[in-house]
Amino acid sequence: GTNQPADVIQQRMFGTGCLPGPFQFDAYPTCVTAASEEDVPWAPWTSRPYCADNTSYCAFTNSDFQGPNRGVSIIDVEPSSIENASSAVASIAKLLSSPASAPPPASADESSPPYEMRDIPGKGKGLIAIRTIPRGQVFMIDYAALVVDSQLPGRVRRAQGVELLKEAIERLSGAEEVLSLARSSNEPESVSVYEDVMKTNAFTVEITGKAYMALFPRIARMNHACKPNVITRFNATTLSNIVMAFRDISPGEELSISYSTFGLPSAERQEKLLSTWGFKCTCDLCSLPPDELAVSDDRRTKVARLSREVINLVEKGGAENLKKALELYKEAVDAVEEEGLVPHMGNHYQVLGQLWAAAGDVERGREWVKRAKEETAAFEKQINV
Ligand SMILES: C[S@@+](CC[C@H](N)C(=O)[O-])C[C@H]1O[C@@H](n2cnc3c(N)ncnc32)[C@H](O)[C@@H]1O
Repeated sequence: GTNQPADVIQQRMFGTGCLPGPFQFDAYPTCVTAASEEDVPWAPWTSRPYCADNTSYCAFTNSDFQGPNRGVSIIDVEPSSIENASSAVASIAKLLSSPASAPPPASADESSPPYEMRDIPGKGKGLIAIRTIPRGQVFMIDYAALVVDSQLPGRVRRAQGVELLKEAIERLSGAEEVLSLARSSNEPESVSVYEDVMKTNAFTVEITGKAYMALFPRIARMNHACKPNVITRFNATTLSNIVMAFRDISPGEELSISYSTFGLPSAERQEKLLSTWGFKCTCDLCSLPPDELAVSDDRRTKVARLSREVINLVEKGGAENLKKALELYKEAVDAVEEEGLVPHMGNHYQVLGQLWAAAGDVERGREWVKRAKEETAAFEKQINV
């Protein structure tokens, strides 16, 4: 913007997140009242990057990304040059410098979302559908507010990591919403609110071939289910996740995503969720009576075993092995369908088609590939890209 009163710009750029920076004698104050882009020597960041002493890590913030009460911060090693294409910092800087060049990932009518946030017994808050959401419909698009190098915890002292997180979060115009995601109860005092926000809400994403922990404030309100009714799809170029219904969702149902490896039997997934996320899962599937849970576990174990066998057989090759692989794969696909493990069967039908073609029955292969295309198209017809 040009010629706006400094206080208006100050408010827009820094919201409530402008805190005194670290004690330093050199040039730039942490809070600036720049009148234009040219006056910001660290553009596209809206404040001077905060760098932790004796580490190569800095927090880079653009407090305007995606409008007021949002913004994005990246904690990463400083790129040697902004041209360094393999750096997420450079890639995000590019996105911020020319946002118009990145097309919107999809559209979702967000004026009246089909869900609202409510208290969920035993799980804190969660999102509940207030209208029917048809399978495949994109009903939310969420942008990363925090992106943190997954290696950070192992590479800096804890106090420095917390300081980087604190600066990264406090400088966002949406700092308040991000901080509200911290667990309110029974956390040992030794865990800071900044660490807790990351630990209980961030997901792993890949940007320019490197692993990051990313926080999506709206998605973060969805609880985990081992048989979720919602899936997300990340776009590293726009830092966005499109969120869509895995199956038809009725009003009153809680929206759920999977935080963990898909398809694991109950004991394994419970252990994994406890060790990585720190909670005991009380989703619908985990709360089934033991005999029903055993049926689900058997199916999941069977799918895993059959998949391994199919891969082995296909690797060995030969007409006999391929035929056997086809039989086992069909069995696996039936179990996948019964267990409701995928949003649509397109990918599985595609594999079946390829297996038939490889086994010499090209006609049958074509039929499966055609069915695969129909399944995929039917699921994705709701996405308006
Ligand atoms: C990403 S947050 C989800 C939103 C959170 N309930 C809130 O109030 O903001 C993850 C936290 O929600 C709770 N949670 C999520 N899924 C759960 C589940 N299936 N069973 C029990 N607790 C769950 C856990 O406390 C977990 O640390």
